[in-house]
Amino acid sequence: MKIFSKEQIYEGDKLTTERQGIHSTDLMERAGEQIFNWMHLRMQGAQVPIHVFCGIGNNGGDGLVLARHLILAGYSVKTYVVNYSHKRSKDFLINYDRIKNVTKDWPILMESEEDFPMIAQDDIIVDAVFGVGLNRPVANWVQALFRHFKTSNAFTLSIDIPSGLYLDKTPEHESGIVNASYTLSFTCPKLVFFLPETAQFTKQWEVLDIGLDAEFMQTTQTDAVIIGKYEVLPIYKPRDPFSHKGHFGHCLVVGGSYGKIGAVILASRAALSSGCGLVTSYIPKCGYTALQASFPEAMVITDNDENHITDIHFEIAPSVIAVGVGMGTDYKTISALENFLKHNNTPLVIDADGINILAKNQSFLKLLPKQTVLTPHPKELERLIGKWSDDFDKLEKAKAFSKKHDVILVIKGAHSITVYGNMLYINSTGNPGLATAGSGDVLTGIITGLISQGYDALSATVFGVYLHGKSADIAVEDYGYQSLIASHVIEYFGAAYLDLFKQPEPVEDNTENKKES
Ligand SMILES: NC(=O)C1=CN([C@@H]2O[C@H](COP(=O)(O)OP(=O)(O)OC[C@H]3O[C@@H](n4cnc5c(N)ncnc54)[C@H](O)[C@@H]3O)[C@@H](O)[C@H]2O)[C@@H](O)CC1
Ligand SMILES: Nc1ncnc2c1ncn2[C@@H]1O[C@H](COP(=O)(O)OP(=O)(O)O)[C@@H](O)[C@H]1O
Ligand SMILES: [K+]
Repeated sequence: MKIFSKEQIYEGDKLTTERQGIHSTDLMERAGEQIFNWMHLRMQGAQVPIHVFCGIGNNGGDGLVLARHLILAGYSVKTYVVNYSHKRSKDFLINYDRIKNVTKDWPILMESEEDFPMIAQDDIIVDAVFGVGLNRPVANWVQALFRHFKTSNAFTLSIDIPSGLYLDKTPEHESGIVNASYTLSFTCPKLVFFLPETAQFTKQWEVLDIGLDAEFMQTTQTDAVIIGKYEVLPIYKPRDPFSHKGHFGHCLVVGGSYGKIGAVILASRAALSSGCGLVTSYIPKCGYTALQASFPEAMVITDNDENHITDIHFEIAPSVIAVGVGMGTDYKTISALENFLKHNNTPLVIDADGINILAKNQSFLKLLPKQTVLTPHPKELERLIGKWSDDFDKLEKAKAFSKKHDVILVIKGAHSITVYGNMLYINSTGNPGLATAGSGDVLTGIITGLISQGYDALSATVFGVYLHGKSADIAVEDYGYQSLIASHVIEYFGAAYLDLFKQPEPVEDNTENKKES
């Protein structure tokens, strides 16, 4: 699913009105009506007080349309105009007149904190104050209004986006943002729903289809995409009945140190379970018995050193090499990695201490093959690209790093984001059960295993991140968030693959995203 930029959203609205021969007010009518249908379906006429707070732009216009439909359907509605500016939009004014025609209870004009109404906990707040047009800090009294919403504890339904959130930057003050219980967003989800600093402002969200021009929706290229089942299905490579293990490549997993051999076991098992033909683990001598005993399918090469990787040297010809899990940053390991990179031409996936070594020795970056995959968690990312001022700055820095070194970066976390050049691939699977030791090692293994089967590095990364999260989503049904461990994620890869071909996802224009509250 595409995430359109602010400019693209406005362009889409404009093109739609031209191509469908309708007025922008008609589009606003559709938007407001869609929200009304959503509420009416759930409320079935219940006489719960509904407070509709409208700004003075088109988001406020949507609110006025909604309020009109609610009044006509007999709901108990109070409408307010949050008068933060006198520059009303044309369609707002048209709908301001229309609502006056259906009720004597005209919208209440609010200009300061003295105008705030009482809101009971069981009431409903509709937040139509700011939409995607927010472009400067919210006035203090309007911020106070948003805090008033929050202290009421009433269910808060935001239209399009929680008011106070920008589309393209992190807001200045947390207290100046509506805390939505639910957001009904038009046309596409907004990037801020997925970023750690701003995702918290809506507990759940859903996209409503307001019938924008189909050609615009299909042909417009966006630089951010949400990766769900429909995005990964075309990537999937079916197996030829006559295939043999030689078709699916040979993964080499280099890593481990005394006390951290498990990381290599997890990554190697994950690579094989994701479908590669052969796996060899390259570890310090101390891990030999543990690896062979716990994972008989793997071949093992040991370093001459007992406890560390000191010389990455092998006689095999792997299709792809994963480096770094559990490896440590001993000076002998750093030197081994440098020597290895100087001679290596095989595709690489680098994680954990491999990333930490690159971060401290940035000259090594020049030695990486094109489209090397790096899978940092936030702390590793910071070591690699430096500190960022907010999530948007982080993404810009990650894009610049990816372009400069021609690497694919996976920014791990909830909604892991794969960054390649200017593109962002935002993952839709995964859950807090993955916040457990070793789950990153498993991800390294699966991406490596996919590259070995012939997926290009970017497809392998996007698909691997998806399958890793999906596997955890299925496994969590059996284990719960607390008891899920990294090994379970490997055990459920099979279910994640099978899931690709069952249970259709909700359709694009009606996607619901639920978080655990
Ligand atoms: N064609 C339409 O009428 C459609 C309108 N839609 C709605 O339109 C919204 C966008 O509407 P607008 O572009 O009018 O913008 P908003 O309604 O988000 O913002 C209102 C106005 O306030 C001004 N403003 C921004 N920040 C401010 C601040 N801090 N203090 C005071 N004023 C500020 C802006 O210049 C803008 O004109 C979408 O979010 C969506 O809800 C959608 O329904 C799609 C169709
Ligand atoms: N709250 C969460 N929701 C979804 N995925 C998560 C969450 N927390 C962690 N993950 C995923 O789990 C993995 C953790 O990786 P990492 O921090 O490297 O773990 P480790 O070093 O223990 O292997 C990443 O793929 C990350 O995206
Ligand atoms: K809003």
